[in-house]
Order: sequence, then C-alpha cells, then structure tokens
Amino acid sequence: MPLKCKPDSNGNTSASPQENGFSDSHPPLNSEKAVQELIQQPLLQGIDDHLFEFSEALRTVAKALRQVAEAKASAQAEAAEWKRRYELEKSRNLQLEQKVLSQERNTESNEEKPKELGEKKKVLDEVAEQSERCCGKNDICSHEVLQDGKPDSNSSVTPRKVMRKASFKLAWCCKGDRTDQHKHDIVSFEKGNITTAERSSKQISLKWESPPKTVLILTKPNSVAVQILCSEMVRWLKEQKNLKIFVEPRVQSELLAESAYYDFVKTWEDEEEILLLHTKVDLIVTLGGDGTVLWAASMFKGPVPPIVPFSLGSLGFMTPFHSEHYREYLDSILRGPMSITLRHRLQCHVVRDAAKSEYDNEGPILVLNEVTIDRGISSFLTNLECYCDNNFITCVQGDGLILSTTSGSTAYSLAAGGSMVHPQVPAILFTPICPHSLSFRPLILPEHVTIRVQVPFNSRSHAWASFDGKDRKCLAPGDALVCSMATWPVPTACQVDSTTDFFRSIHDGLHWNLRKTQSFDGPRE
Ligand SMILES: NC(=O)c1ccc[n+]([C@@H]2O[C@H](COP(=O)([O-])OP(=O)(O)OC[C@H]3O[C@@H](n4cnc5c(N)ncnc54)[C@H](O)[C@@H]3O)[C@@H](O)[C@H]2O)c1
Ligand SMILES: Nc1ncnc2c1ncn2[C@@H]1O[C@H](COP(=O)(O)OP(=O)(O)OP(=O)(O)O)[C@@H](O)[C@H]1O
Repeated sequence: MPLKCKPDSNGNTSASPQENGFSDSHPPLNSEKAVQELIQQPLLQGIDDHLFEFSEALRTVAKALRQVAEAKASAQAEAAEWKRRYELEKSRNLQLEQKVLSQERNTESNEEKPKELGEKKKVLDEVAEQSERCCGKNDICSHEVLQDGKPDSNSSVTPRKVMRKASFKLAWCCKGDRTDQHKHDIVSFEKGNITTAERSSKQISLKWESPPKTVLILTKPNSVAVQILCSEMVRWLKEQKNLKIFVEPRVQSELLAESAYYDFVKTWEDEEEILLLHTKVDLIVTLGGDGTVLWAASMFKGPVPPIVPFSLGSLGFMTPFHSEHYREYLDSILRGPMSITLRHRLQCHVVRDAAKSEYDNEGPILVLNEVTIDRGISSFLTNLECYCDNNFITCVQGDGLILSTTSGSTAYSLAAGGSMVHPQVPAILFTPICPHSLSFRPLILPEHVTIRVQVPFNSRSHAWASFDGKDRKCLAPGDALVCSMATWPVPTACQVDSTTDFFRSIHDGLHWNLRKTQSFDGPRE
C-alpha cells in the first residue's frame, strides 16, 4: 500500500504513524502484519542497494571490456597495415634484386665494365631511394597508396592474374615551385626558433610515368542524358585512345542492348572482382552528380584510382568537369600532368555491446562525406556520449550528430551549421544536428584523433547511423560507433586546382554570400 505523505511544520512530507500502521496504542511487534513489513522493509532496501551496486559494477566491467576490444581492433588494424607495407616493400626489393641478378647473368666475363658497374649501382640506388622515398612511419605516402597495384594482403580474395597498371608520380607543388620531391619536414629548429619548413597540404600534381590503359566509367542510373553521353564516350575512348573500358554490369547490358558494337566493354561478375578493380583500373570517370562520386568512392574499400568527375547533376560540388567538353578534358588528363585533390575519408566501426569483444563483422565502412548518427523515426531526443581519444567531449542531446570529412563539410554538415572547410585540410568535423542547448557550437578536430560515439545503456531510444546518406544501421543502447581518418584517400582530378575549384563550387553551387552590392552614392565619413 503506498504511504501517504503530509507536510510537517517545516513543510517537509512524512508518513504519519497512524497511516503507516504503527500507532502508540498498538506497538509494532503486536501486529503480525507490521512485523512482516518491518522485517521486509530494510531487507528489500538492502537488496536494492546491492543490486544497484552490482549493476554499476557490471557496467564498469562492460565499459572496460569495450575499451579493451576497441584498443585490440585498432592495434590489429595497425598491425595489418604494417604487414601490408612490409610485404609491398619486400616484393619491390625482390623485383629489383632479380633485375640486378639478370643483369649479372648477362655479363659475359667476371670483369665488369665500368658502364655495367654504373648500371648495377643505379639499380641498387633505386632500391635505396625507393625505401627512402616512401613516407613510412604513420604518414600516407601518395606514391605507395596510389601506385599500389597489389591486392590488400589481408584480403581473403585469391589474387588472379592482373593487367599491368599505368604508373604515375605525385608531387607537391605551389606557385612557382614544381619540385617532384616528397618533403616530410613540418618543422625545423633553427637557432632555437621553431619554423614551418614545409606545408603538409600543397597542391598535388599527378604525372603519368606510363600511359593509362584502362578506364572505369561509372554512371548515375536512370538518366537518358547520362546513357547517351556514356555510349558516346565509350566509343571515343576506344576508337581515339585505344583504351580498355570497364563499366558496371547494368551499363554493359544497356550498351549491348543499344548495339553489339560494344562487345569489347568489360565488367565484373561478383564482389570479389570489385575488390580487385583497383589493380586493373588506371582512371575512373563518373557521369552524374556528387552522389555518383560518393558511389564510386564506396566501391573501393582500399586504394582508389584517380577519379575524373563529369557533372550531370544539379549541384555538382565535387564534379568540376562539364560534360560537353569531355574530349578536351580527357585528352589533357590522359596526357597529364593533372592537379588532384586528395580527399580524406573516415573509417567507421560499429561496436555492438552484445558482442562485447567483437567488432561488427561487416568490417570498417569508409565514408567520403560523413557518418551521421541520428534519432531515425524515434521522436525522443538522441542522447549520445562522445569521446575524443578517450576524453569525454560532450553528450549530444538533440536530433543527432554528424562526423564529417572536409569534403563533406559542404554537404549535410553545412546544413546543420558546420563550417565550410577546404577539402585539402586534414580534419574531422564534429557537427550537432539541432542540439537542444543554446551553447553547442560545432567543432573541427585534427585528423589523428579517434572519436567514439556511445549510445548510453539507459538511453530511452535507439540511434541510427548512416554512411554518406546510405546503409542505415541501428545502434541499440550500449552500442558505439568508432571513427577515425582512413588510410585510403580519394584522389579527384581538378579542373584548375583544388583551391580554384573549391571557390568556384561555393560561389556557383551554393551562391555563397551573394548580396546586392551597396550603391556608392550614399552618405560618407
Ligand atoms: N540536410 C541536408 O543538407 C542533407 C540531408 C541528408 C543528406 N545530405 C547529404 O547528401 C549526401 C548524399 O548525397 P546523394 O547525392 O547520394 O544524395 P541526394 O541525392 O539526396 O543529394 C544530396 C545533395 O547533397 C549534395 N552533396 C553531396 N555531397 C556533397 C558535398 N560533398 N558538397 C556539397 N554538396 C554535396 C548533392 O549534390 C545533392 O544535391 C550525404 O552524404 C549528405 O551529406 C544532406
Ligand atoms: N552507379 C550507380 N549505381 C547506383 N546508384 C548510383 C550510382 N551513381 C549514383 N547513384 C545514386 O544515385 C543518386 C543520385 O546520384 P547523383 O547525386 O549523382 O545525381 P543527382 O541527384 O542528379 O545529382 P545532384 O544531387 O547534383 O542533383 C545518389 O543517391 C547516388 O548514390
């Protein structure tokens, strides 16, 4: 029976002795019922306390287990990356050693001529130079990343015989400086002063070392204009440039339905072949809007060949090439050099509380724009605990949170009040969606951090994660999303250079800060 409360002289409420069954005239122990209540009351209280403590302890253990699982997964990912680099370096060295050996076999006498000695030294120097040239450590070496023609050593896919890819070099350059050396020093110490020796993100230029031979064309579905341009472009690339052409199975069927002439166009049959596409394709052409660029990037879970995005959508923030001039553009790109934007991607893991020590078995998801955690169809506020390198950032109470790349800064993050950031800036944007607070400002975090977004155990509702606006996944209370910068960027060709293209997009695409100019014929100081 619930106890009724009445206020005392101080206004506090307490149960009266009569109402709680204990009165002066009937001492408590005289009543069997009262005895039962007396015995049970402190006992229940004790059990509740113990249960509470026990559940708190369980939560702490679960949290510790989750942290261990996260640390383990990130160590495993790092180890796999080191292993991949090691294998790559080993096979490179082996190739070069074999080159030296075959040269030695060709030498007729044991007395090597000075010229041969010189050549041998050159090859050995090449070995040394290559191992020095790669960024090593934790840097992303564009040479290694983009010239990598080998399937991922972790991949479960059996490597098949692959075509040779065109090789190329990437070089940082700024106005007046077209050096093609990799430079890694960010600071130098001169007379005790710290100075910036080299900027990390200069304009990047791609120079082919051998001509590209294979092009993959990806198209927006369901568009007649795209279909017409695609068949015209395929014909031109084959007849004028003699290139091998890959398209999606859907597009191959469309082309063959149009004419049997297109029987030279190649495609793939299963997911395994898609995983190996980066070893065959020198260049990707996209025909559509930004969504088609996102689609192209999502097909490549590892290295991505350079993308040339032609604009056949309405906004086209990442598609600077106008389709009507495709011949001139492709002509110049196939000859090289071309400016590229290395667009960073985020790598996301869903950590299930139910699995405790296991990452979601679907593996990491790479996004070019953003990962969004929102309330889905639930009408409750989302309640998301956010950590940056295990430091508590804040609890997002609102419609959700966007973790965006700088390329995605002009997409959903912008609509939620985030800053627009040049795509070459290496950073992660932390932008709340409709936060129910007056002081929540968006953040921009450095590229090296790991962000964890946790749905609390006591959350009233589930949250939903979506990746570049697709593949929604439910996050139950206790689940978390862990996000960090991915190793594999997306190189997109620039029409002019990344800065000119960026400003052109925000002016032409978003009409940024457009206002009628004030007339000059008003009052003056
Ligand atoms: N409120 C919003 O602004 C909102 C809501 C949901 C999704 N989105 C964005 O849509 C993206 C998916 O694009 P889609 O084409 O597949 O879906 P979509 O067809 O719904 O198009 C979304 C719009 O966002 C634009 N867009 C996409 N990426 C951009 C970028 N990096 N910079 C500037 N604009 C960009 C596209 O051009 C398009 O106009 C998501 O990654 C998300 O960023 C935005
Ligand atoms: N090759 C493809 N296969 C399947 N879906 C695709 C493919 N290319 C694009 N899409 C999807 O089609 C949708 C529309 O594509 P896209 O954004 O390129 O065109 P758009 O909407 O006309 O352009 P804009 O947004 O600039 O108006 C996107 O959701 C995208 O994910």
